[in-house]
Amino acid sequence: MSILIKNAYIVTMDKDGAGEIPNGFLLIENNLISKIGSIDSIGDISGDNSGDADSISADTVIDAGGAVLMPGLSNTHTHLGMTLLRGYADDMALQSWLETKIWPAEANLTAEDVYYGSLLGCLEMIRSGTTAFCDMYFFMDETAKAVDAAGIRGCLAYGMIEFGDLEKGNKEIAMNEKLVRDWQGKAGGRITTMYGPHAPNTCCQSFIKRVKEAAERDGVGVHIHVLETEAELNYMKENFDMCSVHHLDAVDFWNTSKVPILAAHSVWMSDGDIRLFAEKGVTVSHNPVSNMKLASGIAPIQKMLDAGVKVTLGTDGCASNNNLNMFEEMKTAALLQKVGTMDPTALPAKAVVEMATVNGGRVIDSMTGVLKAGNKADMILVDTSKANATPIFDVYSHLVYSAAASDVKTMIVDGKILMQDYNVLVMDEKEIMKKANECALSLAERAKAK
Ligand SMILES: O=c1[nH]cnc2c1ncn2[C@@H]1O[C@H](CO)[C@@H](O)[C@H]1O
Ligand SMILES: [Zn+2]
Repeated sequence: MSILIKNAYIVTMDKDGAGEIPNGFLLIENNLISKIGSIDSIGDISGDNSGDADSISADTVIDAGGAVLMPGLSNTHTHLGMTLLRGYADDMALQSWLETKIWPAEANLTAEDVYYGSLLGCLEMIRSGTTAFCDMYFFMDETAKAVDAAGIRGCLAYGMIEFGDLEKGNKEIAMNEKLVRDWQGKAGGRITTMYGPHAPNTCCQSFIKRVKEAAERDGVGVHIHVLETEAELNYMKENFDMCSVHHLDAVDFWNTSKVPILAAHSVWMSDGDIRLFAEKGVTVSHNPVSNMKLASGIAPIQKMLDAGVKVTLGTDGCASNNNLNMFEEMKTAALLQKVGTMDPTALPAKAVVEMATVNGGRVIDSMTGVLKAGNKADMILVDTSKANATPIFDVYSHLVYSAAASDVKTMIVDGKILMQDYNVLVMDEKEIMKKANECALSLAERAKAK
């Protein structure tokens, strides 16, 4: 199976390689990129099967017609099953939002709810250019089945909350172990797994240490919320006389020599915390829209980048965003850093695109996030034949400040076309929206009845 994409403005995100290729072609063989380059340099690439030495032939030829071809976006922090809770509880602070609305609703979740919520999430991601995501939630078998069916890439963790209860902790860890056992490397490698201790104020230190040991034993990463709110920082200081980062450093949690650590939010970071993350090689998932909506604060992202921290981008769940739109997330990330530092040069457009592609890709699959020969074929075409794409002086500026998620017209993941010319090929959209809506309404009814 081979696919040739021609006449594309290729944004490779390859620092050591091609950069941008204005009149480019890209050849996919099976699930890998086998050739990428400039059409001008090779002459005819008609894409027919004539066998002409000058022509590259392929089973399928896509004429990009000048659209931007770029790596798919990686959303490194979300809770896909929560897509059903979009708009369920807004305009609240994190702790009361969780305690009075979200957790009571989640207590009524069924496997079917999470399956349709996850499929709906996959559909929204396909339509908005996200080829890969990191998740932390419950009923993860259902999310895994949805990812398998949708054809995208997912790094799945089971969200463990134990509140210092040893027995609950044992059960939670067993659930995550099962997820790793059952799904690591499945769906042709599109599904990977992590361990997901929820946060330093919902899981105790010794439990998180145990989780880290399990992750190292299994060779998978750890995904955790950290320093999302000032309330968490104050709670940790009052109870442990130090912040979450140092509390976990005391058990060597941030050591990434064996497995990667993905720290979502990381809003209330001191300069010392930032240095520690840089030294240890911790990956941060910055979630600006959720942080603004819950009024959690402004993560010091420019400082983190200056210190050498690996920063990626995520939407968080649909109950606190309220969508999975990574284009919106890119623009918000840039704007928030600027106003937060009162410096318009903070977090420039290209750095944001790097966060959403290269950096995010790396934490999910080291062979994604950059378009180059040998990498996995995960990519999108962004339509530039629109008013909001006229003119384009700088492609990164366009992608961050002007492009819309609805400009994504084609998506390929692992060498398979999931959407072509705005047609989603891998699922029945109307049916999924209908089923997800039914599940959401019924879930809200059950939550109300209790
Ligand atoms: O922004 C957030 N901060 C903390 N917890 C969250 C956030 N968004 C969702 N959850 C919660 O995390 C658990 C997933 O394992 C769920 O309970 C979900 O509601
Ligand atoms: Zn979250």
